[in-house]
Amino acid sequence: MKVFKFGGASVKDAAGVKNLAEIVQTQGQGAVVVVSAMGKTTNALEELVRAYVSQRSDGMQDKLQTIRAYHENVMQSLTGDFSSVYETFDQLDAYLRQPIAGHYDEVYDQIVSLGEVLSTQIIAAYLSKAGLSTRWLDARQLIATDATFREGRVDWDETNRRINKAVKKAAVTVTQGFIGQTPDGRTTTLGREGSDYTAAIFAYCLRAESVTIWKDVPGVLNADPKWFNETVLLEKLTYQDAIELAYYGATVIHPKTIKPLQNRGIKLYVRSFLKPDAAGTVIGNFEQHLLTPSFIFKVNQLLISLHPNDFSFIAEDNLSRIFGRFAQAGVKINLMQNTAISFSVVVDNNPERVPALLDQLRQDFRVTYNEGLELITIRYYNQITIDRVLVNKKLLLEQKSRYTVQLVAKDIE
Ligand SMILES: Nc1ncnc2c1ncn2[C@@H]1O[C@H](COP(=O)(O)OP(=O)(O)O)[C@@H](O)[C@H]1O
Ligand SMILES: N[C@@H](CC(=O)OP(=O)(O)O)C(=O)O
Repeated sequence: MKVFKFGGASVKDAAGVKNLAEIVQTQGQGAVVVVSAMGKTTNALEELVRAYVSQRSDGMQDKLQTIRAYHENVMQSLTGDFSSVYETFDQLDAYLRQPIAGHYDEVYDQIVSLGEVLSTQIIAAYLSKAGLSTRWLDARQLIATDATFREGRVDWDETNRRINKAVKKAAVTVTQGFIGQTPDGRTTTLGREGSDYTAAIFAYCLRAESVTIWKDVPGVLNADPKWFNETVLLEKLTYQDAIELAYYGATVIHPKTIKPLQNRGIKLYVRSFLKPDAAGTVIGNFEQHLLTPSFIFKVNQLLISLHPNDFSFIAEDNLSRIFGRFAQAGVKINLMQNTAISFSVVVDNNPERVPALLDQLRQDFRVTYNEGLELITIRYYNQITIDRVLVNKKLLLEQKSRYTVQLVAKDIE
């Protein structure tokens, strides 16, 4: 069995859905097809959540209407029985008329998860109409998670049991990425960009022969082509290199995707939905190590420096307090470094989470910070590559290990 994953970019319009159908028909018979929300629907639903929670009914109706019109526009150019899509819109409409129930993150998951439900309902209807024997499965009934809303943690035993019971032989099984459910039936999401992870979960449970992630790029490149002009396709990658690149922020693969696949030796292919016959990248248990330098850029970074109010060392007690605060605030650390009495961390400057974290940290530490920074990671670096990325930039912090260097830098004005 194969698992295919199609992200939002691949199904952003009717032409994308038709292209998906062609790929599935020619290369994915019998596959489990995991699909994300169409285009930028998840962002649009996030805005809808904000309008709902602040009870801005006018903004809410506009946003709902935009999302609805976008999906209707896609359906207009396709054929199929789309009645389930209209039912989902009715459910969303009814939910938004109810008073707010639960904390922000829980409300977020109930609303944002519907992007994947809508896209898969459209795609399954289209595939059926196109003559493929298609089964639509509700991933909320299959991916069992705890109640950590927006970052659900998977209960592997339960998920394994459910997936193996539910997935039956069919020409194609269509299901949603990114979403799951708590034991008491509330929807969760697995973290932004989490559909790749869903594909890996299905593959692990079904002991699939491979996972293919269909992208708008030829495969894994040695840098994001949005930032770099001359990129190189990495044809073969070890699981270790892939997990390192993803961990440091190469957004082409979600970092959680690799572990389940590595654990079962399942190959991961990253291929272009624009050129479905090209080989792309294969990730597996290879001997060879990638030696091509790879570059990962993260912008809008915040360098936070913490100095204990009582001049105590940065040792185990202070560190556990600091890590506890970060975990509680849901802020991930991209880089850290310490001296005797100061601790520096670099994080994404997320306005929803960082201000509250800084307030918490100020209870025990003098806090200073530097905004508007870039975090540049180079795997398999050398001095030439470092000099290249630092042209017209001021270096604030540098951390080197054997294969990887991380540079925190600011544009010189
Ligand atoms: N190392 C890399 N190789 C290829 N693409 C990369 C890399 N790093 C970042 N990207 C970006 O990842 C994008 C694809 O991911 P994304 O837009 O999230 O797709 P999807 O919606 O299909 O999940 C590419 O368009 C590219 O800009
Ligand atoms: N739709 C979700 C999950 C996801 O993985 O999307 P994509 O595959 O388009 O990155 C998101 O945007 O976060």
